[in-house]
Amino acid sequence: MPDTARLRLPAPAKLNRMLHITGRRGDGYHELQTLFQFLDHGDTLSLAPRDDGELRLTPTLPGVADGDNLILRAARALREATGCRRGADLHLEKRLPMGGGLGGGSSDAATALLGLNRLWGLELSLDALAELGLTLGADVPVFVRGHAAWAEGVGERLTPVTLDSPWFVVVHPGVAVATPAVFQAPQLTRDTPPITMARALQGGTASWRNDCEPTVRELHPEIGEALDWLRDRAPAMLTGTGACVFARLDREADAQALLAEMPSRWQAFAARGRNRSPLHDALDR
Ligand SMILES: C[C@](O)(CO)[C@H](O)COP(=O)(O)OP(=O)(O)OC[C@H]1O[C@@H](n2ccc(N)nc2=O)[C@H](O)[C@@H]1O
Ligand SMILES: Nc1ncnc2c1ncn2[C@@H]1O[C@H](COP(=O)(O)OP(=O)(O)OP(=O)(O)O)[C@@H](O)[C@H]1O
Repeated sequence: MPDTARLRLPAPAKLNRMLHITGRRGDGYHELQTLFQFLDHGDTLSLAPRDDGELRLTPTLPGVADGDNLILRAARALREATGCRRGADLHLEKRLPMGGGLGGGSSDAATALLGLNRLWGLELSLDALAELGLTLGADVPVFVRGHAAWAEGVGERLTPVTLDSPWFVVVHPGVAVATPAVFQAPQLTRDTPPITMARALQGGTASWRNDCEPTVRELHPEIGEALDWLRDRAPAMLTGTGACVFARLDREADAQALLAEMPSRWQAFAARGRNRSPLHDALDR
């Protein structure tokens, strides 16, 4: 196969720069208001066409049956929606911790949708791909659209925004958070009054918080410890339902200094905030 047919695309992480829970729907899902921003750090997905119609993904992820892998689910959803019968070899370089609140699985799915759309010459619009993505997970549409966004509903009603793009130090405190356990916790507050996007943006970083934090601290004291450690040094928050927490820094050197000081029991990395997804930058090149 010609090498030009091969694609190697980023699947970046996201941060929830703030997250409010404003209600609970009849189906148990929660109504959120959140600001999504991308990082220039994430997984990488390589894609190449196959002539035999097979979909193959390497490697297998620990704890995820291949049939459940969001990359293969995205590929199948795309074939069903379009009637396309083509196959692909997919290879994932996984860097993002699973269940970390960084949206890794959702981002992988979005990269698979946009990458295969290109590889197979399907020419589906971003609107169509975002709609398909929403059937795979609430966080998939923002990765498909590729712009930092104010999100409402369960995260699917998106308005593009431009946020400050500082450096972040992202810390994984080494515990796994089950998102459903956080959303099912009786003590979780679900009654933050809805605000306008303008008010959220005017308030700025000093006013931003994550409504999941008190519950996540109770369920996982290690995450509270990491937050307290970071907050002694820089403004810090929880992303999604955790486990990752992040500190905001103005300069790369400050981020590197913070990393150097970090207790070795935590995994951490430094990355820059991005208002345009690195996936979309790569597809434009
Ligand atoms: C909290 C966020 O991280 C914000 O970006 C995401 O909305 C979570 O997205 P996710 O990890 O992809 O979660 P999903 O796989 O969609 O949902 C896992 C479970 O969390 C609960 N859930 C999730 C999202 C939401 N808005 N309300 C919920 O109640 C549901 O019980 C759901 O079964
Ligand atoms: N390609 C994939 N990469 C990661 N997780 C996957 C993938 N496919 C399926 N999953 C499943 O999805 C779960 C959530 O993974 P993900 O990395 O998206 O979590 P997350 O960072 O907490 O996301 P969010 O911020 O949306 O809560 C994993 O625990 C895993 O069981």
